[in-house]
Amino acid sequence: MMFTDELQREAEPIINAIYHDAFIQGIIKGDISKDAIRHYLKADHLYLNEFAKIYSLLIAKLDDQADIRFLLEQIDFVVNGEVTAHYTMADYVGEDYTSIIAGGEWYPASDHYIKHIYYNAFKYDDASFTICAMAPCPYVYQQLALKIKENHDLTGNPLKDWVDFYAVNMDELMGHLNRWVNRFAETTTEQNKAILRRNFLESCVHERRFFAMSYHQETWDV
Ligand SMILES: Cc1ncc(CN)c(N)n1
Repeated sequence: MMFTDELQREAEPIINAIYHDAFIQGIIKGDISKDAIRHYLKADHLYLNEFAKIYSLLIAKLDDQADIRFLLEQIDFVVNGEVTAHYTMADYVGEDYTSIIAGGEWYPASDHYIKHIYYNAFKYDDASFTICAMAPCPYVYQQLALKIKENHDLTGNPLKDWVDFYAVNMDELMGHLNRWVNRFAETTTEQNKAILRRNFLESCVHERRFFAMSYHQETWDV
């Protein structure tokens, strides 16, 4: 079993919990509150901006041209591609996307998640530590989308396109991230593998908290 297969198996209970939480159940029913979606979009727009910037930090750690090209493509996807999924949600809210995201902040759970990834980018020379903290971003959404589609016919659901986006767009990215992490895991120490594992699983928990934060529209009490 490859190292990333182990990580993904260990993440299963967390992903199942996210699936049953109120945010995803609201997506499935197509009746999630518009306030929850607004809050999610405000937070996620900023989260994705930071995600793209962190990819750019990793480029400086790389020598392999294929890896550099891959990160450049990912920056483009995060900045220009994923907004399509956001537009589906803005249509659901019935308001202009730019107006919805105005005034967003790094709300508590998203703040914690973003800083978790930055910490790894600045602490470790090898990009794999950060990649392990970033991989749940595509992985958790892909798994949720596939599970939703397996269990539900979303015909007529106003958020169907959001689910479809993550069901079809993540395969190549996950393949690349898995190969990257497995290559590093094969030659590194058990101690480093424990950090990689922890980074991956913590980010899965961050994903859960991000949805809960959006559902409850959490902000800073300051
Ligand atoms: C917080 C978060 N995690 C994951 C994704 C999916 N790339 C996202 N848009 N936002």
